[in-house]
Amino acid sequence: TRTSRPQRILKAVQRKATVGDPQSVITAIDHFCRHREWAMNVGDEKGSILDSVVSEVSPVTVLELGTYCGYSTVRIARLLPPGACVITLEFNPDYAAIARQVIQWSGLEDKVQLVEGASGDWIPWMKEHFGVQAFDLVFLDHWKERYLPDTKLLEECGLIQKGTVLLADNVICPGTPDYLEYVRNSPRYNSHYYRSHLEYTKAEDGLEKSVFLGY
Ligand SMILES: Cc1ncnc2c1ncn2[C@@H]1O[C@H](/C=C/CNC(=O)c2cc(-c3ccc(F)cc3)cc(O)c2O)C[C@H]1O
Ligand SMILES: [Mg+2]
Repeated sequence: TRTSRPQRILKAVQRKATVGDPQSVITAIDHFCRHREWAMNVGDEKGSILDSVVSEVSPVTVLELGTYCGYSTVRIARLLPPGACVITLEFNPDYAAIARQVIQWSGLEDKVQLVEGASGDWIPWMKEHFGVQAFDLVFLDHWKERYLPDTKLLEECGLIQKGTVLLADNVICPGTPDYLEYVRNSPRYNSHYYRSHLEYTKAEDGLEKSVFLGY
């Protein structure tokens, strides 16, 4: 049977990228998705904004919701200092299998904990299972209707504390209206919209950065 798009993305990485060189993995995926087949990676333009937020926060523990092929996992992990790590949740086993190989090709497996499962099932276990106190940075890029319930769940589980930064992809396209309304109107968040474009296209999209101000 035909290969899947994630499998074709992995092939492009194995053909064009250098093992142990995260930037070459990012470049290979962006080239493939711009010139061969579009895919829902955060992409190069929004990826640069993600990079600047990661550098500014210099997080020790990062949570990523929605690994897909691991493109943004690699973007985040390549900027983390020794001892810092990103826990990334992916409930599709085929995507998780591809992402593991992409992360391995980039040589960043020591900075990444890929967990196969649904965010709603795993968030309550983060403290106990991974010894996480609170997340310094959360990158939301999974199902758009899960952004708000998972944010509330993270709050309830004490995994969001004063200073935690939430960075949400696709707040315009496909859009996350209930999440946006929540973080922009809540007195407990300071929100900023980074205007950009939907990956590999001219359509508008952007990232919303929301800093938790504490209770
Ligand atoms: C609840 C939960 N737990 C764990 N993993 C979860 C999960 N919900 C989804 N996931 C996993 O994240 C990934 C899903 C991401 C959803 N992202 C999207 O649907 C998405 C869609 C578009 C888009 C824009 C315009 C168009 F015309 C078409 C598509 C662009 C993007 O950047 C996206 O992230 C893969 C999935 O298995
Ligand atoms: Mg996205």
